[in-house]
Amino acid sequence: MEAVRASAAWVASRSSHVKVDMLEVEKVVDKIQGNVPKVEWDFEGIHYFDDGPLTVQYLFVLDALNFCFWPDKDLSYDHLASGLKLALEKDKTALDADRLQSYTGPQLRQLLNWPRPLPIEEERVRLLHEVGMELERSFGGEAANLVKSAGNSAATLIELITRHFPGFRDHSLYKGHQVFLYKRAQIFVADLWGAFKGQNYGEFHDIKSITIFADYIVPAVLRELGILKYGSNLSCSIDSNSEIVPGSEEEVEIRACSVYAVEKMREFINKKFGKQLLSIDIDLWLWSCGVQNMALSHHRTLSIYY
Ligand SMILES: Nc1nc2c(c(CN[C@H]3C=C[C@H](O)[C@@H]3O)cn2[C@@H]2O[C@H](COP(=O)(O)O)[C@@H](O)[C@H]2O)c(=O)[nH]1
Repeated sequence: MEAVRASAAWVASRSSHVKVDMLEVEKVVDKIQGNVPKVEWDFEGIHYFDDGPLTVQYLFVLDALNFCFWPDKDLSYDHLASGLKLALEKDKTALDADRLQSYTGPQLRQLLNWPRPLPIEEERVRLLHEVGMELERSFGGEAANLVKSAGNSAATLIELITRHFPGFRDHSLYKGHQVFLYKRAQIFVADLWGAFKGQNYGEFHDIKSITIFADYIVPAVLRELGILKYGSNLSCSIDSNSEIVPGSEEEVEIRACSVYAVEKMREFINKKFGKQLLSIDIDLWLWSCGVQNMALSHHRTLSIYY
């Protein structure tokens, strides 16, 4: 994940719409005395888990569709996670590779028990087909085989996912440079690690290489904490719920500066308090704060990546 870390730092050093306020990073770290509150994976109790390969299939499909809920004000990540869980509990074959390749938009809605079209529904369907097809072609239809072939390395798994599944190639161009954020590929690794508690399909010797997952919730929390400072035009756009164009400098800066800020937070915690924290743990803490604060305004970008 060096590419994510390095390209996020590259953007942060040239950023003009978003600034990372290092003093505030230090203040936040001091305030919590280097102790990031521990948030349990699945603190919401909404995910499918059976300790076996079907859980891996579930998490992979979940993270293939884990993006852009905000255009429907009643829809959230929870609906996706619990909808897929219910679907699997009703029918264990619902996420089989051949089934994934044949879902239509209305069938996906039905699977998730959602009464109207999902945001960017055609893309969600296309991505489901892509996942089903490539799992079948290269991994015997099972996401568990994809995970096994990574040999307990998070970095290798992310490389495999982004090589085989174009929908997971979350990258942009910024001032002529390619910037990698790989939000959904990284969150899949984190979900395996969290669900299987670092064992079995969740055992990765290099889990510390993962960064945070640059979505639309964590940046809003970092802004609220004073760690991210937005220029006045960007502030106005976000506070008035205007859409931010995907791939725009503003959008890339928001996401990359969020990754960079949390890496700095980790460094401060290590330097001052001698603790080696994982970005995953900081991410889940920040994200859980964000989803519980309904008043937080977040940036709105139509994207399949987050
Ligand atoms: N950075 C980060 N972003 C995350 C998650 C998760 C869920 N992780 C699960 C794993 C274990 C836990 O128990 C969680 O349930 C979703 N998201 C993103 O949030 C947005 C959805 O927001 P809203 O519209 O309000 O539902 C959307 O971009 C989605 O992709 C996370 O952990 N970190």
